[in-house]
Amino acid sequence: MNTPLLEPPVGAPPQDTCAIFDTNPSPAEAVERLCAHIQPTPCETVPLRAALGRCLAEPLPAPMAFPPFTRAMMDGYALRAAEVEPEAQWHVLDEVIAGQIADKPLPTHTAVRIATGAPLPICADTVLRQECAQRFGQTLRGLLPRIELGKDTEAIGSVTAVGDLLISAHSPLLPADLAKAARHGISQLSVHRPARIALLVIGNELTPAGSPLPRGHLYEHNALLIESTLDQHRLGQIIHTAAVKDDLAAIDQALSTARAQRPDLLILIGGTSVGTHDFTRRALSRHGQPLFEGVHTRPGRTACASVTNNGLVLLALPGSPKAVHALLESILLPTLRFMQGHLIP
Ligand SMILES: Nc1nc2c(c(=O)[nH]1)N[C@H]1C(S)=C(S)[C@@H](COP(=O)(O)OP(=O)(O)OC[C@H]3O[C@@H](n4cnc5c(N)ncnc54)[C@H](O)[C@@H]3O)O[C@H]1N2
Ligand code: MOO
Repeated sequence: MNTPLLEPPVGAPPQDTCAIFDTNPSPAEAVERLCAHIQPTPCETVPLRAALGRCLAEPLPAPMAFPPFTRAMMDGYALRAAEVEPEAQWHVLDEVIAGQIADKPLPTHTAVRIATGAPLPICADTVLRQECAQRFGQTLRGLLPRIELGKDTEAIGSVTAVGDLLISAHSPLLPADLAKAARHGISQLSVHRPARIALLVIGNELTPAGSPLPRGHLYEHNALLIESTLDQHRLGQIIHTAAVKDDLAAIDQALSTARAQRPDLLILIGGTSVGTHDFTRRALSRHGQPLFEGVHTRPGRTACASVTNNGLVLLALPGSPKAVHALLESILLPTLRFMQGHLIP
């Protein structure tokens, strides 16, 4: 016998409805909403190597000229270009190697043996490469009919003048930027500090890799994906992680504990859907005002976010590892880049 269908009670909402996720913001709009509630992290002064991948908040001007003296760029003889002509000869006075100074002015028709990188003596303006000359004792005979003024030298300040822009703000520092800072005598930089992230991983079925796998369980791997992506891009550090059961009170409590660590951003993974044991949305609404209730994207459409009354953004990603992977690229990395002072296009 068929069970008669029950009439729904008047005024009661239907059960098992779900949010219309597709009316939600695009990933780019979601990033804008998140960033409207997030400040870039404060700056800290760190040694050059620790600044790799981080951003300056202010453009860096050159504190000194480079090169700091006019120098030879080839091994040969420092002399006056105007004296170079067919059959020209010079008396070789001295030798100057890198790190030494030839501070006596050079008399006419004299030359100084000079090493690549050594400072040019006063009154010398050019280097005649050794392969373009013949040396007999202290006498030097040139093999060129003429030479360009300044040939094979680099003038003081010709690469960088004092005050020139050395490194721009708001883009991640590359090894070449750090080397440029060191070349100008800078040993530390003021850069945005890494974002401090708290991570809650939600799900009854999750077991850490390395433990026996109970029936019906999966090995947890979203946290590692997020943590190692942050490491790879030097975009932040996880300051707090917790594994939380599918239980509203447990998630609520875990959110309070994580908030007490004062993170710059709190990320939750899992439980974002509309099933009877998905509590992430309800927990978020207890802790803040919604920024978005879903994102117009697949995979990842059940992502949602809130902001607490003291301005902490709570970002919940779907548990599906495919969705986490996609949202890392489209939402999380752009948001973290903004937090660490990158210029957002
Ligand atoms: N009735 C509807 N159901 C669902 C909808 C919908 O619109 N209506 N959307 C689906 C979509 S799309 C997604 S995505 C999921 C998101 O759900 P949750 O955020 O609640 O994800 P979970 O149920 O927690 O997990 C999904 C899947 O991924 C596994 N998982 C979870 N966390 C981890 C982890 N840390 N490491 C490895 N694997 C993890 C979990 O075991 C599940 O298999 O909702 C759909 N449902
Ligand atoms: O939003 Mo889901 O599978 O599309 O991640």
